[in-house]
Amino acid sequence: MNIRQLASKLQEVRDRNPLVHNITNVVVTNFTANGLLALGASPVMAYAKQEAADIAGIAGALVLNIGTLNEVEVEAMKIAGRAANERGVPVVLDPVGAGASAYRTETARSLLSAIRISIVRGNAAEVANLIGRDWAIRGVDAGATGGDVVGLAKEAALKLGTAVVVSGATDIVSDGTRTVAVHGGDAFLTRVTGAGCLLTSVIGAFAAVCEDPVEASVAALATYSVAAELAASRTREQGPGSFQIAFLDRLWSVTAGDVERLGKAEEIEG
Ligand SMILES: Nc1ncnc2c1ncn2[C@@H]1O[C@H](COP(=O)(O)OP(=O)(O)OP(=O)(O)O)[C@@H](O)[C@H]1O
Ligand SMILES: Cc1ncsc1CCO
Ligand SMILES: [Mg+2]
Repeated sequence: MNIRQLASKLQEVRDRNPLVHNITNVVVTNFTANGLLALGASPVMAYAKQEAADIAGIAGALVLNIGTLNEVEVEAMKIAGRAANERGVPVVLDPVGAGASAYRTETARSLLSAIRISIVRGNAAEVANLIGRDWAIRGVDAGATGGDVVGLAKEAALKLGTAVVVSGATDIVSDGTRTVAVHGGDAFLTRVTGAGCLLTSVIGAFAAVCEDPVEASVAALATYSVAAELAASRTREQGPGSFQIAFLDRLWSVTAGDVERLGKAEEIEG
């Protein structure tokens, strides 16, 4: 994987300013919109079933996030997803809390069967539970880490027929054939709510400008990790509140050159 080439995708996001349609949760809505704007994409949140197809059909990417799901919203997700599929708009799924309740697990699975999804991004527990593997989860946060996340990402990609991003201290991307690890980032990301949700939407922004889901994911992850490292180095003494603001600032100012220089993508397979 040529990180040098992939870093240029960041500039493409900024040049093309893709519209990212998010049907996401109430906790992270504002942070997600601000993060996408800072990066150089154009967010829209649209939940009504009467407009879901229209908006998804003109978007560069559709991001579905079940963080605070309910029946009405899930129906809108399916309508948006089908419209996106018809128009060739990539769909990214964040199965927030899959495994924490049967409703979340079943909803994530039903979205995967109703819609052609390009990329699934979750923490290890969510991805494991989605494919029926037992993995500790508490609420929306991954439980104990240290399992075989590379094997998990690969198995999930093969089972789900999508690219899969398993986030954590090291992020893993796999489509079942190609597997890439992206190191770096900062643990401050786990102290800001919605860091995972915004990551999923950032992957959506890259998917809008990059057809290959593995490459789009690696470019997004490298950008995100480098921005987090730059933000953390300035706010270590303050804490998560200052980090959150600094992180938005770094999503704005991080350059393709920074990502090329500081990004740590490692091809494991393929
Ligand atoms: N220990 C860590 N060190 C560095 N970066 C981390 C660590 N844990 C997670 N991250 C980063 O935090 C971001 C969010 O990943 P995480 O796995 O925490 O998602 P999540 O559980 O879905 O988060 P949320 O539900 O709060 O949105 C990713 O960019 C990931 O690389
Ligand atoms: C805290 C929380 N609860 C449901 S969604 C969410 C945001 C992080 O996923
Ligand atoms: Mg999450």
